[in-house]
Amino acid sequence: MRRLSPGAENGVASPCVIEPSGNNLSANALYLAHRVGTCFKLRKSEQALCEAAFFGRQGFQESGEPVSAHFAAVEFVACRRREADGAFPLQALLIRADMDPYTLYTLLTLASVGKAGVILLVAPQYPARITRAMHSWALGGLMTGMNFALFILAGRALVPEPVALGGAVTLAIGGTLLVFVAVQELRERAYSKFALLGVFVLTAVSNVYTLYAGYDKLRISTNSAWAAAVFFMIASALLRPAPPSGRSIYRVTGVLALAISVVLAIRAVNPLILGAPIVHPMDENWVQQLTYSAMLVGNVLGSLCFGLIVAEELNAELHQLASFDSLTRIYNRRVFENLATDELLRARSKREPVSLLMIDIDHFKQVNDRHGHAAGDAALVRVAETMEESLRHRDLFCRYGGEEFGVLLPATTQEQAQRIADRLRLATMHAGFRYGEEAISLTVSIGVTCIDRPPYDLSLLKHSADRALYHAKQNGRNRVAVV
Ligand SMILES: Nc1nc2c(ncn2[C@@H]2O[C@H](COP(=O)(O)OP(=O)(O)OP(=O)(O)O)[C@@H](O)[C@H]2O)c(=O)[nH]1
Repeated sequence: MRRLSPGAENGVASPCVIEPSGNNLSANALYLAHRVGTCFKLRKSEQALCEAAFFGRQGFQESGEPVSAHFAAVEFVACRRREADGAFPLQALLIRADMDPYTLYTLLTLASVGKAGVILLVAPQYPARITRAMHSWALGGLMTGMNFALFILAGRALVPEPVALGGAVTLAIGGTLLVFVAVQELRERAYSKFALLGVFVLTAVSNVYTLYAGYDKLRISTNSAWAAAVFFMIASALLRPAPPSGRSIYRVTGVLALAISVVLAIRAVNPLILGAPIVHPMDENWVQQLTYSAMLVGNVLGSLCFGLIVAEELNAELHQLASFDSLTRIYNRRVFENLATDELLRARSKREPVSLLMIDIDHFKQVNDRHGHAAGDAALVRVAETMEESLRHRDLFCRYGGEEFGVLLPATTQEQAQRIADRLRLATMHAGFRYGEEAISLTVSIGVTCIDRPPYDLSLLKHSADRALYHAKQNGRNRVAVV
């Protein structure tokens, strides 16, 4: 008879004794899982129990009462639970899930590779800017996954431990840098590839040096400091400058990145200030556990947040497409008419005057014919820019279609509108457009109308402005006419 103390390793009283007899299906399954070399790495006590059950042995309580292997297995689970109660959250999670760190790493590797695969698969169907960001994100996920895979290989003695330690951290930092790139690409901001490559190379070099010299504390501190800095960069990119209103997902993700950065900073100063020993990734102390908990939670929440950011960006892109003219980037006619109708309602309640300008570029067909269609497009963009610079923030400006623009001027009398129209005309005439080497002379004709009493009706206003524009054209162009 062999005495087995399943909880003894953990200071828990021995619940049962095992000896040959009986059999049990769940214990068999566990044992077979263990034998086929899966990632389920059983503790010695569990292994003995499973072996006992598999080879048909029977358990006895300390009182001498026989128990089935199933009962013994239940006792083991109870022992693990008692062990979990006193453990740090992540460790407790692993114990309750009957997982060892290698199992966790295997699952994280599979999750990272799977996540990258899914992102790469769907990325091409998104707009180019979002696709680029998704590629960077997926590549970052893959690198992070490879980092966990190195730990598994080291655990199975397939890769020398120093190589795994240094390589894993370098890959993790590289993956995190790519997350930063993804955020910058989404927000259409520039970043220096060389600076990021420099951080990556420095991480690799500092790891080789500290591993070679055996400076374990320094290695852990510098690696944690690098990682904290990169997460801080991600947080800043997400939070600053203030994200566009309604995009709270940027704020949530930024705060998450900031929290991870703080945890990593604690780990960086730990060997100097707190003194909790960390030499090996599997060390079980609170700083290490806090770091892994943050990385695990950050990985899951970060993926969710990135998905929501992509959805948000797609929404913004669709809104942009539906609301703005693709060439000049000012409002299209549909949105202009909706906003103008709202503005007229507001003006009616306040009894304020509202003016409308209809603007048409003179002899634009000749611009196309002489300089080509691309030059015509460039001229349209420049005219829109010139006028936008001369207008107030609350004025509504749109491309009505072709080479025709509309401007709604809230709280503006006819005289004021006429002066504004003349300013726009002169600004266009003196703007001095060039297309390549060629100078293009452009003028505009403008029809002005104003309404200061009911009915505040957009189609009436538009009709009057069109008539005024017709007069301006008839009277020789490059002029302002009022109706
Ligand atoms: N390049 C370019 N040309 C455009 C665009 N939209 C409309 N046009 C051109 O604008 C020209 C407008 O010509 P017309 O309506 O005859 O007017 P115009 O030549 O400006 O003459 P007036 O308005 O009478 O002074 C046409 O040749 C259109 O092809 C555009 O998006 N890009």
